[in-house]
Amino acid sequence: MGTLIKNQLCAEGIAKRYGSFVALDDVSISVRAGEFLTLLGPSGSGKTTLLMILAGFVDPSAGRLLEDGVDITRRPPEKRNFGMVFQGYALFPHMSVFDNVAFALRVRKVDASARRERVTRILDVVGLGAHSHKRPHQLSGGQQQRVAIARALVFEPELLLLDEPLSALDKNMREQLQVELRRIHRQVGTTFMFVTHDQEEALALSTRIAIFDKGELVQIDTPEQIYACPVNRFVGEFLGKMNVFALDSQREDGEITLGNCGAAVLRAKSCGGCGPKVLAVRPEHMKLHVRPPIPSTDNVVMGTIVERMFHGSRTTFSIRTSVGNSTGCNVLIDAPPDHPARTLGSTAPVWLSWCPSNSILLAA
Ligand SMILES: Nc1ncnc2c1ncn2[C@@H]1O[C@H](COP(=O)(O)OP(=O)(O)OP(=O)(O)O)[C@@H](O)[C@H]1O
Repeated sequence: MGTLIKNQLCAEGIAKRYGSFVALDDVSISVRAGEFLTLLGPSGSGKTTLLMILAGFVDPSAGRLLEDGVDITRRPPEKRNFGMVFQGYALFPHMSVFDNVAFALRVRKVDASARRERVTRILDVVGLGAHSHKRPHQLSGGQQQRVAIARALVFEPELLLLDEPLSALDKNMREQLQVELRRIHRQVGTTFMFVTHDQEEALALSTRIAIFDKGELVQIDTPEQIYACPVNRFVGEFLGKMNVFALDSQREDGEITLGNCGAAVLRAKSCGGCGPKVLAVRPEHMKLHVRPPIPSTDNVVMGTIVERMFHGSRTTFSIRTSVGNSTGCNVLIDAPPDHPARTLGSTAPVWLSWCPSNSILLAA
């Protein structure tokens, strides 16, 4: 028997219009109990608007919100029992870490001994047990954000809404806090709904990712599934690097002909969508050869090296292929720094090969 998935919160046909501008267009999304769901999309795609509607700070122009089947669309924010963490920490500067976290409980009239016990426990969860007496200005940015997370979790919300909570931190601190967030999520078991425009962060943290573009929900699935099978070129390119070839023609069986220079015949799996397609391959699935590869069932195209960039643990080659469209295509591929192609001149031929099952046909 399959696992029964419990939907904790359902947004049905949510729209938000500001005058004639459509910030959200008919978005339906279900949040599953206990998951780490990330809303990912470019700036202005509607992620924060949806989070604010779920929190109750913004009214939708259309649609409704159901929590465990109960309509909460018009319920005020303070009655929703959702925690919120923003990019700015908004801590009280004159209060200690302990009092900042205890504040939410004092407002809810939790008695002093229960308050002490709950604040101590949640400060331990976020790793700040030894800092409870400090003021916010005595903490690093990452520690202040952990206070904000503790404050949002201490009243045991059913759902934690996090809007770009790591974006003000430097790269190292950000990566540390990503690991912390995953651990905290696992430890407390609360449902997390997280907004970011950082693709790697979304892939690393989430149990599911919802991709937004221009106010529409384009795809929602596990990180692995979206990465391997994006529904269109926008999603594929937004979620990681992708080499894309224009298509000349396509046969029913997934065999396609590329380009007008020697016309390589390639095979691909289709990821659905109608209309014009492109052939897309993730760079890590491509192999770079300095001699024609031994004939196999792999796809093979020829090209020349345009540029090479040394990154220490790898070298990125930019390769112009003779297939794609009339001017050819530029392909980026990473190889070990000692790859034999490192010594080749710019006109020397190279070959790229990849397994057909790793090329996908995407709606352009
Ligand atoms: N109060 C408002 N009045 C008019 N337009 C608004 C208002 N709030 C948001 N918008 C517009 O709605 C669109 C979606 O905004 P939103 O903040 O949800 O995007 P986002 O995906 O969270 O972007 P970012 O990553 O930059 O925060 C934007 O074009 C924004 O300018």
